[in-house]
Amino acid sequence: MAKLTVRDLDVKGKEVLMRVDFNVPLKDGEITNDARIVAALPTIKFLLDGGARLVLCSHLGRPKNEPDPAFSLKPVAVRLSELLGKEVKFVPAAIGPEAEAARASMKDGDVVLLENVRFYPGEKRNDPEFAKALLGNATLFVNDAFGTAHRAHASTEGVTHFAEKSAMGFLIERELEYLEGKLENPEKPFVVIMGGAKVSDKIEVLSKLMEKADTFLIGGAMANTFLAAEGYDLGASKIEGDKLDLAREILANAKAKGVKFVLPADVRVTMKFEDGAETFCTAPFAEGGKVPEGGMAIDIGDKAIEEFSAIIKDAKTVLWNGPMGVFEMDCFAKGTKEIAEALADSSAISIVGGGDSVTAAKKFKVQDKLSFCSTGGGASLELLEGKVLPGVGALSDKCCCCKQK
Ligand SMILES: Nc1ncnc2c1ncn2[C@@H]1O[C@H](COP(=O)(O)OP(=O)(O)OP(=O)(O)O)[C@@H](O)[C@H]1O
Ligand SMILES: O=C(O)[C@H](O)COP(=O)(O)O
Ligand SMILES: [Mg+2]
Repeated sequence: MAKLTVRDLDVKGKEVLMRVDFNVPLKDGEITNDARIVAALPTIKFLLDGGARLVLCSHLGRPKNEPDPAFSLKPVAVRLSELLGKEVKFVPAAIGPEAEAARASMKDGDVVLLENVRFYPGEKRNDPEFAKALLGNATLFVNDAFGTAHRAHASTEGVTHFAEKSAMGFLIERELEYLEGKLENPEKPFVVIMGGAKVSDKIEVLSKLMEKADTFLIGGAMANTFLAAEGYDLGASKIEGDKLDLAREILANAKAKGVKFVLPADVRVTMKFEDGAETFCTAPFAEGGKVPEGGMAIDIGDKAIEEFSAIIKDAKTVLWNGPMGVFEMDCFAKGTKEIAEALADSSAISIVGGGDSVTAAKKFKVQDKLSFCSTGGGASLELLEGKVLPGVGALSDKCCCCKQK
């Protein structure tokens, strides 16, 4: 059933809790890509213009369920304030007396940003008490955090059980419209490129995606786990040791289904994880290549870049989530840059999803040549799987009796 959207709410004079995904990349306290903040602006402006008293909440990174200044949303409040051209009061707590006082003093058209919801153990546990406290006196809830809509957490799912009405914002609406439309029956060959660092989060999704995709190109830390599962020597690379059996299962599954599952033929190695470090490519693994002792696979190798690019050239649809290497440092960025460029040059429908992947697309100036940049990485993959995202499924159904207008 269709879900309520912000257009269906009468927000004038009401306190509205809005979940956004302000999980933006930070370097030395500076935001390196504000795309996720910019993407939330239409809904924020719409609610403020409608006279709401707007309380924004988000997570940032993966703190250990307790306050950690490295994951504070304070710099985000500053940036949001600049983008909106109006004061955004930052509240250094998400619940409790300080948050309550700040919320009680709001006037219509005011906006505050609460501190990182993941500073509280109740968030990821989806604890009803935490959800209730977070909702506070707000009766309306708006979710526009597409990037986190695949998580059933207190601020995405839990709060909907206590709000009178829960609606989606324009960002979620736009993402669903595009992604559901393009990914339900993707034009073939359909290539999924996966990389990045969240291996255990995303490895399970791979088997399910085999029903839809013809080819998988695997890079980043994700590839290390598969290469290790194949028995190759990966030195000191980032590997998820407890996922090796699962990786083998996925490889066998792909073979049985006739799905092309392409691991990097070679990898780029560094002996030191630092900016400006020297790197070299291994020989192809099939020819006895290996990562030397103490070395780290930090990017896909030159032969892998060549093979991946050729496959991208012939694709009709490509979904890319997860950088091919640690692209944040120029010395480890070649694979991600060249794959981004191959995608930009291809005539395929190209969808890039994920906070860091979109940051990479922007860094390598290919963003405008892609068909769609999604703010969600894991979320877009789960959508492709055909799942109802918990943050969307929990919103109020649209029906004549629950419409306010
Ligand atoms: N070989 C590697 N070793 C270690 N880290 C890697 C490697 N390759 C990529 N990474 C890191 O992966 C991170 C991004 O992974 P991530 O899975 O978060 O992608 P994403 O596009 O942000 O998706 P999501 O939105 O789901 O988080 C980057 O910060 C990058 O440095
Ligand atoms: O960057 C993301 O994919 C979202 O913000 C969700 O973050 P998470 O994977 O830490 O839940
Ligand atoms: Mg990320």
